[in-house]
Amino acid sequence: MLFMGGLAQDPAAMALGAGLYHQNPLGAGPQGTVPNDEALASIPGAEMVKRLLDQYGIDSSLLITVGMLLTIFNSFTGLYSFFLSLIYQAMNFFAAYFLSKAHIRSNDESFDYVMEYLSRNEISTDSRLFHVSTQQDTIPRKHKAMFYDGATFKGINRPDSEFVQVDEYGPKLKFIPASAKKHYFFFERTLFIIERTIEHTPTHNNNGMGARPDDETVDIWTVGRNPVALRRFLAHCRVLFMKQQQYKTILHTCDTYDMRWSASQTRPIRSLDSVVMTFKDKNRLLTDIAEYLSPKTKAWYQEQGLPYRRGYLFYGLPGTGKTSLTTAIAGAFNLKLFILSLGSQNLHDNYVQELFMSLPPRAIVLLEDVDSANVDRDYGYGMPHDEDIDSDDDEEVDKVLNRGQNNRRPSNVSLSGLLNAIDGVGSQEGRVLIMTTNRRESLDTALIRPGRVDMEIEFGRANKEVLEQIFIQLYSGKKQNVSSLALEAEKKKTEKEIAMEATHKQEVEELAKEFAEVVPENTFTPAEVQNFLLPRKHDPKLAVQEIKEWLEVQLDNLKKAEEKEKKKRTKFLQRRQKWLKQRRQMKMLSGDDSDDDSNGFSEKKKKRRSKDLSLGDIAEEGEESKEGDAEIKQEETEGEAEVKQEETIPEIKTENVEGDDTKSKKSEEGDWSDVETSRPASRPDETST
Ligand SMILES: Nc1ncnc2c1ncn2[C@@H]1O[C@H](COP(=O)(O)OP(=O)(O)OP(=O)(O)O)[C@@H](O)[C@H]1O
Repeated sequence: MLFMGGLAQDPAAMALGAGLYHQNPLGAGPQGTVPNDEALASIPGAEMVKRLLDQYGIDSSLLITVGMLLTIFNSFTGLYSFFLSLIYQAMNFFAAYFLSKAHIRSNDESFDYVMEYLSRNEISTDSRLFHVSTQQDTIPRKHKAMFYDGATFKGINRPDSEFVQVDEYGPKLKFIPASAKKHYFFFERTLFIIERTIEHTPTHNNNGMGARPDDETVDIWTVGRNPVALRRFLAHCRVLFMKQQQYKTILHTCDTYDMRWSASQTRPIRSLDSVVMTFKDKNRLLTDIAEYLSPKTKAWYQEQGLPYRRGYLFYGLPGTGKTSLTTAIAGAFNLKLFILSLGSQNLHDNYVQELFMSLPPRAIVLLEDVDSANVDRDYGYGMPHDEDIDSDDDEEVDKVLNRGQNNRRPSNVSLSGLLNAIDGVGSQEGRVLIMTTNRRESLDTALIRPGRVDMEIEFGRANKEVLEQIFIQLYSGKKQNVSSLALEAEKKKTEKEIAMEATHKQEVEELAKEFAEVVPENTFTPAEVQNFLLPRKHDPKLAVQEIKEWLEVQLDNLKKAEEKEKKKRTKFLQRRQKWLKQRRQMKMLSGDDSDDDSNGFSEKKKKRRSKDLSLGDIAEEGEESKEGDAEIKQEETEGEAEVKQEETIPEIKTENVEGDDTKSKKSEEGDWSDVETSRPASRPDETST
């Protein structure tokens, strides 16, 4: 049977062999075989080959010998593959009944546990085929973190990492067993087999957006029907990983390929000390988070039947520490950080909901730039809405003007989509939501109502307290992440050295006061101040010496920027007046003598305000509006006079020139598509919820 199995692989050889020995069954092998012409004749083509060989004077019995050798060879290969498949089947049988197996995909965190083990264990160095990496995602250090002990935030020295992956020259090499090959190793005297497999995936997703990294899986086997050894091994990997991670903050971002969370980065924990802000705000915020995360609070929420969620809004200028504080909070409270920027064009409502639903129970979600999304009413760029145009309020004017500064494309996430994601039924409980924005005023009130945002923190320019703290922070020599070597050195300090340090500290504090006296309060962001100090980081005295010179330049720049802003404001006022005038003229031309301007404004005002007012309030408001309308009219007249006086300012080009009926009408009817700015065809307040 085996022999025939081999023959079956080569029909020509089989025919040759069978045909040759057909007439001579007693022939034991090639030696004992006599070529038989009749037999040859029975093989198609053999006669021709024989004639050809004869023609060249080659013995035709050679053909028979070759045929026999082929037959034997095939028999052996057949035998070989048969045994191979037998072994394979036996192994499968063995694996199915006598091995335990764990299958892990790379999109699960447990994959990282195993990788952590592989990258630091004997298996990697013994393996003859491995990947080498210098990628250093962690520099484990002795970390001094802030913990809330119920009353205050205390610094606690965490134990040293067991596995220091750097030496004095930098990151050490990492060896990871190569993929597509089985590797064998022992753990707790049990044999384990591990195999990594890389699954190549298509380059683009359904939306044609973004390249997806290849998926990877790991299979781990161990001998025995009882999977306990395997579980113990995985638990061990997890502990190793967690030990390593406690010195880091894991940042998860949205994978642009299939819109799911992926751990994109790990960073050494940033201490809360390193983010400078007023003590009052910091303490208020941290106390609130600590309270929220305590198990007692969770139980209380459950008892009350309230959704266990907490939301914060960090707003203020860029470079004031909103993101830095969020990262520090994640480190201090040992929470995973999930970052989502609503400005991303790939993001849609359903993705945001899925992402929120797939959050782990204890995590921080950082929703960056909530103002950049299509969740605010104003995605026109600088052109006033008619409901804003009637505004006589300085703040309202600023609001409209600021729109022009945000020339980002609105995202595809709608307000209702975002609200659903934040606190819809499927939204994960236990998470801390932190939203950041540079333009709080442009956010819809629904987004920041209590329940969604429980606390707001404003991040402003540096006041005296913050200026001093930034200085001390940089020059005191106090390290945020202390290495074990540094701690050793710390212990060995002589009394003289300790005394010198104390003097230095005192000196720095005095210089910090001097520095904070010179720098005007609430004028520069912490990032700007840091930017000045960093090139002088080794010399606090030099920083104090050079600050005046720096200030001269900076203040001059600020003055210029202010003047520019003023001009912009005047231009806006001109444009507003022109628009009002055109509208009035249009009404007159069309013979509409109703006092539509004021009525229109009153209605819009009412509509806008009604969002926040009860019905009773609106009735009262109606009365107020009448007075308001009179005021608006008055202001229009004054505005026109004002514009006439502003002769020094060049007139702004508006397409909606006087007498251009078509365009004015379009504006009246809401078609803004060919008006000077890139205002969208549909009016934002029509689409918002
Ligand atoms: N309050 C602060 N304390 C310490 N460092 C700060 C502070 N504010 C800003 N920085 C420094 O300035 C840089 C930018 O800070 P960060 O990204 O936290 O600002 P942001 O307010 O989140 O800005 P954006 O609104 O642009 O996101 C960082 O390097 C950070 O260290």
